[in-house]
Amino acid sequence: MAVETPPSHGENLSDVSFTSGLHGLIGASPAMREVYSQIKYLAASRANIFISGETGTGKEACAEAIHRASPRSAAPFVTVSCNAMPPELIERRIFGDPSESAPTAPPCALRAADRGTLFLDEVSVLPLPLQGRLLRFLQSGMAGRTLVDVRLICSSSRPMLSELASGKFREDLYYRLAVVPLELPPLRERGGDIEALAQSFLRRFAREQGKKFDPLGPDHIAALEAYAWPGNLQELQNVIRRAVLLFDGPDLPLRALPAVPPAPLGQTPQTVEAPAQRPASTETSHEALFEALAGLTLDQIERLAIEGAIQAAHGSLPGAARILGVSPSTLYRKRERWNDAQRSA
Ligand SMILES: Nc1ncnc2c1ncn2[C@@H]1O[C@H](COP(=O)(O)OP(=O)(O)OP(=O)(O)O)[C@@H](O)[C@H]1O
Repeated sequence: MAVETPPSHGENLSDVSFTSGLHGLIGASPAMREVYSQIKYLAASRANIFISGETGTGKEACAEAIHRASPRSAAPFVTVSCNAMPPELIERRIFGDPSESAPTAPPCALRAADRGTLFLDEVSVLPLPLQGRLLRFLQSGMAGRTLVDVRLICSSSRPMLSELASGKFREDLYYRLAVVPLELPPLRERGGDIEALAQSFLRRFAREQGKKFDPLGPDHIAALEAYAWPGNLQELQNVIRRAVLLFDGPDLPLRALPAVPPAPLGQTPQTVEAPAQRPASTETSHEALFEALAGLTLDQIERLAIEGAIQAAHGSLPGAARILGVSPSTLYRKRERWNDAQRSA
């Protein structure tokens, strides 16, 4: 199957505002300008798109930006996270329930996304029988007895070549889904974007919490840029959200940001892996923590705990669910609720 190659960023990007970002995406590094250029090109085409990139690099945000820039933008953008539910629930979510008239049946995502876009997040985890069903949908366009017009955007944070080589993912399906492959760069390769992103997250979370923070200074930025960000933008966002919840302005203490361990001889700090957890300090003792959490609602504390677990599980919802002793679908439902609240805010 032929693979379309989007033009590289030499094309005219004059209508893209890098200060406000493209459809909510922030960043003006060369790597992101290349991505914006591809998004603009892909938005106009009907081809299925496959977005790859490390966990938390913004694959869902990028899929939504493509939808919003496309002629389909007036129709729904529907997301199904394939790693957040057991396979039988995913199947019902994507293809619908045979007893769909039941009031509790989940809506069929393919029909909900008719004329719009269906984003299948972490599609590589779909079991082989479901991959077969997806392939049949691509061949027929039929969701049950209804003919639908859906553009598919899929994503994976796993390297697809090894998934194909090991037979876990069907090659014939992959090449139909990845008519256009798009690779998102990790945060550590986005140069000065870390500063723009961190300042924007700080403004947003401070506003949400009704707190006032001064913009981050050169020391904050140096600390953020020295860190490896294995969880990418998701981790950066979590770090800033937690800092805003735990501290009062106007200055953000440097200890609110991830610490970079001293580099061993011959190694630069940027190549050092992020520590899983910062060592406890007196400020994070039980009393200080209780004091810091005292102003928060139970919902906010729960969200902090869940996001901390997702981060500790390197972005995996099932991993976070194991840490917290709940089912992945519980976390999935909560995340959907936050996303809905964020969209309607
Ligand atoms: N360029 C960007 N500018 C501003 N915010 C961004 C950008 N990219 C992503 N984000 C935000 O970062 C967070 C993580 O992004 P997103 O969920 O799209 O990543 P992902 O790669 O789909 O994650 P996962 O691998 O966990 O599925 C989201 O809150 C998203 O809104």
